[in-house]
Amino acid sequence: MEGTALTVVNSDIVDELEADINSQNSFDCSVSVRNTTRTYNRWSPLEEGITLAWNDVSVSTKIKSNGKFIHKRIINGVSGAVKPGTLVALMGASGAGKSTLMSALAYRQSGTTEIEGDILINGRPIGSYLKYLSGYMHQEDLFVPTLTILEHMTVMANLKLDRRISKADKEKKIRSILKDLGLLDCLNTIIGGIGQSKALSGGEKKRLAFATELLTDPPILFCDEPTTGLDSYSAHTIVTIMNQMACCGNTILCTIHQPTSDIFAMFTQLILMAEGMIIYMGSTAGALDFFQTQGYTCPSSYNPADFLIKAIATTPGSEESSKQTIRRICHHFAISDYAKEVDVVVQYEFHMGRAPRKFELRKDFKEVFWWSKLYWLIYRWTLEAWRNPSIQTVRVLQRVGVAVIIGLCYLGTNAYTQSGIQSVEGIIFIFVSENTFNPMYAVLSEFPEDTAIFLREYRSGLYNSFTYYLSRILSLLPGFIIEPILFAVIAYWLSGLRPSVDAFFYTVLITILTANVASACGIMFSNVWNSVPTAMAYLVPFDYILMVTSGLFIKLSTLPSVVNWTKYLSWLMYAMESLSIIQWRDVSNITCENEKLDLPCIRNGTEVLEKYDFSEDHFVRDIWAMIVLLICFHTIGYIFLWWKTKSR
Ligand SMILES: Nc1ncnc2c1ncn2[C@@H]1O[C@H](COP(=O)(O)OP(=O)(O)OP(=O)(O)O)[C@@H](O)[C@H]1O
Repeated sequence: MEGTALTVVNSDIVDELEADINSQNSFDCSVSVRNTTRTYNRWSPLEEGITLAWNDVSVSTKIKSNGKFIHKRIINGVSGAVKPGTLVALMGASGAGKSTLMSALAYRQSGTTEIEGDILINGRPIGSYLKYLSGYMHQEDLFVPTLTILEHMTVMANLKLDRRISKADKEKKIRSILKDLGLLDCLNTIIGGIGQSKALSGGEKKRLAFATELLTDPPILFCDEPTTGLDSYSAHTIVTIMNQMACCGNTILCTIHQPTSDIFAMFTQLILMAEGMIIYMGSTAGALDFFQTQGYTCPSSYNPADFLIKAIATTPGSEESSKQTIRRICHHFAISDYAKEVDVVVQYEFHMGRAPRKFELRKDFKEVFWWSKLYWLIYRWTLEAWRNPSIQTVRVLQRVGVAVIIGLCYLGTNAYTQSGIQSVEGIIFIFVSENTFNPMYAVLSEFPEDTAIFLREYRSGLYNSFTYYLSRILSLLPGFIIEPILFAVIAYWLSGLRPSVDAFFYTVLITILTANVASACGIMFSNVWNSVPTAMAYLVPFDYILMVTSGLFIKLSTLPSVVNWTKYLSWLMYAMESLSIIQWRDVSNITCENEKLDLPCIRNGTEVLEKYDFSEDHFVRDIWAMIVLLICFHTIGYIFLWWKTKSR
């Protein structure tokens, strides 16, 4: 009796909870409801929803074994179909190939992956156009951590949505999605990174990733483990929304681990995978019947999802017999009515797909202009930089501190004396080195840190590699203009360099150029190796070449011929020479305090320049050489970034 009463109470609580979730999270599909009746005489996935069909698909990847590249097959000749209005659970043990199959179906495979077989969207082979039709929620959440939820969604809306949608409509859409996902209360919360105290919880991040994919209202949505790491309430919320989206005529494919019974029951279709093969595909209810025919009966008290995974799991110690069992069930499935049902849909899609048809892909969609994407990316990276006090404040304070110290050390320098020559060249070297090594090392982590976000967004078709590269360097540019100016303003006037506005102006210009060439060099190194420690390992020996060829430590004309050419790569040399020219040009009155001691004296600026193997005639050459180096470093850096998009 007590047990029955308890069950009644529990089921009441469950009903109440579900009603609560449904009332809070009712997905509004009035804007995007799709008629799921296929006409086959036109190609209109936006109106008719998406039927995804694949036939004999195999996926392999290149791996290195014993120093040689070999092909590793992950997916073995699978076929299947998913119709509009279906919420599909893609399940299987870890390593079964779920994510690999899903990324192949979504046309988001990595550069090292090879796909054989045919995959069709409403009868048309998949291609890059799929980025306009699909959303892809990845297993790992990747965000720019310093942005708030609202900022993240605003940037994404401005990158993804039709350019004709007004700002107000975008805001309305963002708020409506965030409301559906219960994120409206933390609109202005910083997303946060690992180990940050003021950050979104794991569940909130998952919901934010889901919200990002809902922005474009895609007719097909791929979700890789959207509920992993979530509490059962949050997991229920997400799957409820997916279910409602499916009811609106969308196609949703979702890999999922250990769903609770009620979550599992919300899926309309199940694809079970093991060892890169499809072991069952059909209705969720039919799975238990099929497995019963194979000798696996699910106890009534058991979670069906757990039961199915357990039935096809590889038992440690008896891997071979587990594999044989999987192959046996696979074989039985292939000749079952369930497989025939799927096969009919696949064949129909492939047959109809061969017929000529009119394509109507997004004729009414206007993509955001590239310069608008550039603007929003610069906005995002600039926010990231300014929100990171450890980088900005410390860097500015460090610059000011060094400038004041240097200025005070050289305070009252009388340049036009024999000892003053050394002081002036010393100050110039500090100007150049401070504006070389600081920016060069500061940028080393900029690109490697964001590679994962970049590659993901690039593959989603949000922007191209050039727009990303340009946005990155333009967002860094203000720092590399303001910091050298700050340094020069303090250090120049304190240290008693040539007191002329012209000389100061040119010094500031060359200092800015130096900082930008140095940062370009750092960016190039970090893109070539894409790892801060490796880039640093190569950069340190390069620093020595730069230092030696600056002209201060060795007479440049005495460099051995084997290394003589390195000076032409050294912007330290160009910067030292041009800044020295600014200080010594037209100087004719250097005091010779050593005269009484009968020591040699330098009498004018030309002699000073000759002492360091510099020439007044080289001023314009030096500036151009630095501009050429700047362009070359950025070009090489960009080529390596572009290469990454092809090779990963
Ligand atoms: N790029 C790759 N190089 C080498 N092996 C890979 C690569 N990608 C996937 N694999 C291997 O392919 C198999 C399937 O991987 P996949 O990520 O698709 O599994 P999964 O079913 O999604 O697992 P999980 O549920 O743990 O995410 C795994 O054994 C994995 O190690």
